Amino acid sequence: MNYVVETRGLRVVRSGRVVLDGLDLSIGSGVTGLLGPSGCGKSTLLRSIVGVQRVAGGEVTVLGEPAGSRSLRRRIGYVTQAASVYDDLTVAENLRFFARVLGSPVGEVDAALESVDLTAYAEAVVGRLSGGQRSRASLAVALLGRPSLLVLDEPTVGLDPVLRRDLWRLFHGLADDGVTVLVSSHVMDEAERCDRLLLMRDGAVLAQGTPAEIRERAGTDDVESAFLSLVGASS
Ligand SMILES: Nc1ncnc2c1ncn2[C@@H]1O[C@H](COP(=O)(O)OP(=O)(O)OP(=O)(O)O)[C@@H](O)[C@H]1O
Repeated sequence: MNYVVETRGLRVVRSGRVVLDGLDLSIGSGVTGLLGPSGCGKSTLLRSIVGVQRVAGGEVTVLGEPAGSRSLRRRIGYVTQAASVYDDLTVAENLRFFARVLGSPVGEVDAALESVDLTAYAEAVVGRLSGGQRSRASLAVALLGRPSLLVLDEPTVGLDPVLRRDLWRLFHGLADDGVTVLVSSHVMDEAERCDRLLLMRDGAVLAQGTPAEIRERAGTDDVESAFLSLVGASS
């Protein structure tokens, strides 16, 4: 199988502290959830994949190239936990601005708006949007340039259940169109929404596989119990 992302022995040290310690993982197409408690290293791993994290050792390969390669820049969409859109501009103005910065054809603005279902809010000022609409506006920016890999750091934090459900539908819609989606979350009840999971703890991968495989391996009825059982087995 051709993986979209592979890490071998990935080691990251931040402020003298080992955050990722020899991480081996493989991520294929579809929607992959990166789950684990706060502080376990999810954002650091995502940063390493996107190529903005200094790594102390090991290899990260994305779409066949070393992470951080110039050729990958346009092929990866990245949404951090901080909002990446300007509050005082409309949704469309934000998208036109970023399209110009990225050198994307202006036609992609409409396509991105449509993908995140914000066409009706194109002329709304971002500062007056709801949290979920603002998240979708950030996502639309990441979709400019039609990335092959979309990396989303806790995109559903603080959203109500309906908005979370809508966002997950959107992720699967993008995956159906061939985009590989990697989403981090510390909310275990989002696990069942993913095609595949990477469960992390303390800078290491506890388990990877489909939710069903992970439940079966741990002999539990849900992924949260599987996580706790795997933590117990490893400590
Ligand atoms: N800028 C930084 N400098 C030094 N250490 C950092 C920095 N950012 C994070 N860390 C440390 O790295 C570890 C992993 O942090 P990271 O943000 O990757 O975790 P996370 O799993 O994404 O957490 P959360 O779910 O809370 O976002 C933590 O112990 C954190 O204190």
